[in-house]
Amino acid sequence: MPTTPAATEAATADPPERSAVRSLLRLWPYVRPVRTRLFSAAFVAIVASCVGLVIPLVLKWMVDGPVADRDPGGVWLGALYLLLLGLVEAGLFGLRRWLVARPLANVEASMRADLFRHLQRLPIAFHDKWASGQLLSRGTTDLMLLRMFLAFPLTFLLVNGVTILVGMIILLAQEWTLGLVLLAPVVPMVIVCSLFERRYAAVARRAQDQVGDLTTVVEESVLGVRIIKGFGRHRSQARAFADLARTLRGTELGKARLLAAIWAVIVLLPELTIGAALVLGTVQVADGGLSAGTLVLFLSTALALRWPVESIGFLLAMSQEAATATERYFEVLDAEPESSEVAASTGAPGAGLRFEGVEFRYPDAAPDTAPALDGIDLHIRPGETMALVGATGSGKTTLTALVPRLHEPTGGRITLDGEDITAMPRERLRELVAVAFEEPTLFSASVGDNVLMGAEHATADDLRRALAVAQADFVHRLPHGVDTQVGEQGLSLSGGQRQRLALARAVVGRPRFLVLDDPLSALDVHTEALVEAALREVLAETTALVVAHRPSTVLLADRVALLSGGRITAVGTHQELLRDSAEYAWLMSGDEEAHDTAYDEADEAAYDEADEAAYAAGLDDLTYAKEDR
Ligand SMILES: Nc1ncnc2c1ncn2[C@@H]1O[C@H](COP(=O)(O)OP(=O)(O)OP(=O)(O)O)[C@@H](O)[C@H]1O
Repeated sequence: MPTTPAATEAATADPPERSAVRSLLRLWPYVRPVRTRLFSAAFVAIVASCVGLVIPLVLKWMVDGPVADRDPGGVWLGALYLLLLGLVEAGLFGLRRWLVARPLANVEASMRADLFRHLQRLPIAFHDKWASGQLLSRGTTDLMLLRMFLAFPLTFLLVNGVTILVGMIILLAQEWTLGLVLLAPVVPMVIVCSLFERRYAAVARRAQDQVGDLTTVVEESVLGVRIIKGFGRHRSQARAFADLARTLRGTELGKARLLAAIWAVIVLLPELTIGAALVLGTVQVADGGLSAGTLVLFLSTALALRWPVESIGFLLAMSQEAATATERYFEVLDAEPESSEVAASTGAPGAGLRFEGVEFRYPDAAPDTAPALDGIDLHIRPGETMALVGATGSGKTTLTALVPRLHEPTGGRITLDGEDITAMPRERLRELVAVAFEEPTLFSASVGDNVLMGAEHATADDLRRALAVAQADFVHRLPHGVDTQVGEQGLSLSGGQRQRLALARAVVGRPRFLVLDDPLSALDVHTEALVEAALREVLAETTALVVAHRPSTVLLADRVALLSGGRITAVGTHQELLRDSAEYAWLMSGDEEAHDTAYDEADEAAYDEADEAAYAAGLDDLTYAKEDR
């Protein structure tokens, strides 16, 4: 069982060098609607912070004034000023928080909605390449980091910058020599911060990608719990999880080490300069060159600036994480969605479903490999049912996926009633064509909603009819009938039950074209016979392409196309192909010996004889007929 999501590499390989600011500026369209509140909040925070800087000035006034004059009334008045300033500062910070809380929740919600909408519009080729955990972590952890960045570091980098600037101006204005001492560590700190930023950006990216990998493993372990238990793989799965968790822990510790290093520098340098300023200031006070009040102002301002300076480290760290989250978010949003452009219709003769010189190569296939589909020419006449038969890996699923444009052909074209499918709006195409895949996916919704997903305007009668066609009568025995909720992926239903619901979903809208990818594979023979009988009625009204592995499914079709190595090698009735195509006979018999015999030209006559006998015997088992030979 794959434990490391293959897509991670594709999704995260070597993120390009970038500037954190440029990445974060991409958030502007989302921030724009709430800019007034955000700027007001920043302004309020700046005022609150500057109010804090007035406190040392009041202290200076108190020390040089009422304290020096031994005036208790003045001291009480000073204390009252300090209390008021403290209350105003606290009130303003509270107001800031109130101002940003709601708008930022809206920013997060609208970014998440855009991500979800975009994911729905991205082509299948994108989803084939990306691990689901990587997408999930972008929609959860990364968006949470962005909300936190907008709420805190964005404002406080600005607020702290202004506070430090105002504080330094006050200090220089009071006593410029001591002010210069406190300014001394600025240059080394700027150098350290820029080094830190670069290294932290790399490690933050690694950590966030690893969270995505871990999410994928958790998701796979939950969805694949039956396989894991069935094969007793919980130990290896737990090991895979533990390995990834250990790697993530290592990366997080790396982040912590970097943070600790910058924290040490950012705390140590200002402390040293405050100590030096204290010694110098005390000497100056002793010499009578400086008043005691000015020294108190100096020290209390320097202490008030400690937090704005010290917080720079983690504010930068949070900003880097937010820049990484922004990058990861836009990696998905920048992916090209399915084109909604409609090509000019060239019109084509002939109704029904037609493949003309269709070629398809998977985007991630190696360039030296043959295309998955090559030169497909196939015409399914109106009202006709064509079975598509081929060995495993011959391209059947790929071919069926081209009709609803889950993939775009890399060559040739497909027409529905003469109209090029690329010339149709997707909504119309999906109205015309309904699909049911081999792996029936049900959503966490009621049975009825799952089926009605197949057609926008279907009624309760359509639902009843579709359930009857798909022989899904078991629905009426569920606790709440069609209103019964089915779990994620319909896990509470059996494989056959899920397949029948997927079939009902395909037929509920009475589509003009029906594409079924082996939709009966999980049914027992009795149910299969019942579904086939009902399907026959549906197929009579539509033009259908049905992938079939079993003779009983093939018999639903008017004609059969044989797909071999990505090419159509034979088209005809079941009987014709049994007679003319050795590969087809082998596929229908499922017998190795028949295969060898089929390719043995010397035995061709006997083989034909066996075919006919098998067909006459109801195609149940060609081998028996051959043994009787
Ligand atoms: N997403 C993909 N990227 C690259 N190659 C792919 C992808 N999906 C399928 N293929 C390749 O394309 C070829 C055709 O695959 P496809 O699933 O269409 O076969 P199939 O005939 O439906 O097989 P089966 O009967 O087993 O379902 C195979 O060689 C397969 O490995």
